[in-house]
Amino acid sequence: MFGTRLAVAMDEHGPLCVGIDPHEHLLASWGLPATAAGVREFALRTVSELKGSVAAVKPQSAFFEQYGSAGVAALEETLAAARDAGLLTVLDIKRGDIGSTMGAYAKAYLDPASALAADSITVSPYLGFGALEPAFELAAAHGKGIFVLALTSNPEGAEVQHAARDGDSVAGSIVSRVRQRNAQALVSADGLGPFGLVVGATIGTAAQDLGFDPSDCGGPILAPGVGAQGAGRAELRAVFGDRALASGQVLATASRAVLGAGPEGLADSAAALNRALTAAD
Ligand SMILES: O=C(O)c1cc(=O)[nH]c(=O)n1[C@@H]1O[C@H](COP(=O)(O)O)[C@@H](O)[C@H]1O
Repeated sequence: MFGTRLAVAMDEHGPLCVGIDPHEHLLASWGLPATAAGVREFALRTVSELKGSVAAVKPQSAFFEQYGSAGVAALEETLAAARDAGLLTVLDIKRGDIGSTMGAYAKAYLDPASALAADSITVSPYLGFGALEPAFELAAAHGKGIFVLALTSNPEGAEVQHAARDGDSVAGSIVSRVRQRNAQALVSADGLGPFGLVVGATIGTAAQDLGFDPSDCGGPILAPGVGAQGAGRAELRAVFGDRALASGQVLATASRAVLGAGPEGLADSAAALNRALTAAD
């Protein structure tokens, strides 16, 4: 099951996930063209440099999709290379659609028969949490994981995610629904469930202010915003508290801050960030 595999990988390698976001300026600094071939080289090199040093990588689909079918083929190769390298994958696609269409997205990204299948994906619950059901079902059937956007790292997210009805915020209700989904997956009480949240490392006390604790979801928490968006260990502590950080529930993810070190510096940069995120205070 995904939660268990992720817990083992984080225990071995630390809490850092490296995002594979081949921005044009990064391609240029790596001496690569802004083409599908450049993105392919960038992503495959990232995977080979990070093999054995991080728990997971998070390819961001849009950076591949923008180059059309050749870019999508590069994403397929990247996912296969990560699998061969023993790196867990979080495919960042942020999909969410009406249930019948969601079933097709789920097949694309969670069915092992698909070349785009990853170990886990990011999904958006803003067409209604229940619309995501086909993705939960397929993930459960194949031992995959799902990260549901709850409190995103960008400031604009608050207008939707902080909205409240009958005293419960949108984000808070997502935490409850993910907890229920983990309970249905028959997760043992002390294990990490396969279904998690995305909660930005940049959100400060937003969760407390809204009256919930993201760590109650019973699964992993993907925390973007580390590095380029300004968050480090202090910000992670402010959002999640020492208990959640120590429990290995938080998978902190950084893209530009690590990728900017260039291909030769990538592994050292990831190791330094992993150390910084776990350093005693
Ligand atoms: O789901 C995500 O990964 C995500 C959610 C969120 O709330 N904020 C966020 O930045 N992300 C993604 O995390 C990555 C952050 O990249 P850096 O800011 O370069 O570390 C990008 O791929 C974003 O799309």
